[in-house]
Amino acid sequence: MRAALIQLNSGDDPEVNLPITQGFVADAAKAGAGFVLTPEATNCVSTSRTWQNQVLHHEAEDPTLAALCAQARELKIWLLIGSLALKTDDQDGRFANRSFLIGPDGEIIARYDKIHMFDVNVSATETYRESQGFRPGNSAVVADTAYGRLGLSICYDLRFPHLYQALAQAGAQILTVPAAFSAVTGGAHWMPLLRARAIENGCYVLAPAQTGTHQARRGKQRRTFGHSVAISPWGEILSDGETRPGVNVFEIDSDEVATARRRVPSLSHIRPFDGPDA
Ligand SMILES: O=C(O)CNC(=O)[C@H](CS)NC(=O)CCC(=O)C(=O)O
Repeated sequence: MRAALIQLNSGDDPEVNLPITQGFVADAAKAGAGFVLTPEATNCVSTSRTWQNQVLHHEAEDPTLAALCAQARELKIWLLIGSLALKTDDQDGRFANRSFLIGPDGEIIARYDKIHMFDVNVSATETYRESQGFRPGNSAVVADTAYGRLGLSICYDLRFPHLYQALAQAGAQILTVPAAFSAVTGGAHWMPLLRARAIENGCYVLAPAQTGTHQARRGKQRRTFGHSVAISPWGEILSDGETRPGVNVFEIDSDEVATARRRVPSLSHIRPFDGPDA
């Protein structure tokens, strides 16, 4: 079954990003993909909370979400919107970083709020404090599609393997990792972490990514790593989007999950243990 990863270079203006995203989704469907995935922050890559307060919406009024649900229905495709930055009713004014699974009749099948916040100094000059702008989620999510059971995650979640093990133990066959990985950490860590998650859980890993230098009217310009990849349950790279925005098509065969797990049944060998006592 054919699927596609969309690689984006989203800027900080959702009205500019939407038609570009819609164009790639249409291209993916034309290429025969029945399941299409977009990266984290599909609607807005920004470092300015002031700017985000001007351009972001609550989920119920978000134009990107409404338009992409309508497009999924028109094209009759499964669509994972890797994430949207959305306003919430939180007292402290923080946004949600929320992934959406849309079904072929355009309705929202599942939502997932990013659990782990990227509060990291990646170099002397590049620091992130995601938790200042975004409110973390507290719930892991799986959802069934025609392509298999998905386990949802976002970007920095990739560094917390127990989340993926919990998803796999809940029956996930496909782990989604939409991302806006920093260019600095991406070169060192992106590929090995993704392949490890696929191998240790016997799951497909689908990781649509942001790429390049991101246009910003306010705040700092950010650079992301690109290399959207689809990885088989055996750990093979099925497609690599390199560093240009665009569409990458690949095939998913859910039998491959069973085959990989039969060859190395580590998922069924998980045992409880005592200690270590700290
Ligand atoms: O803020 C936005 O616009 C969208 N969200 C992101 O870009 C997030 C939080 S800053 N990025 C990551 O989680 C990168 C993780 C990473 O690079 C690593 O784990 O090394």
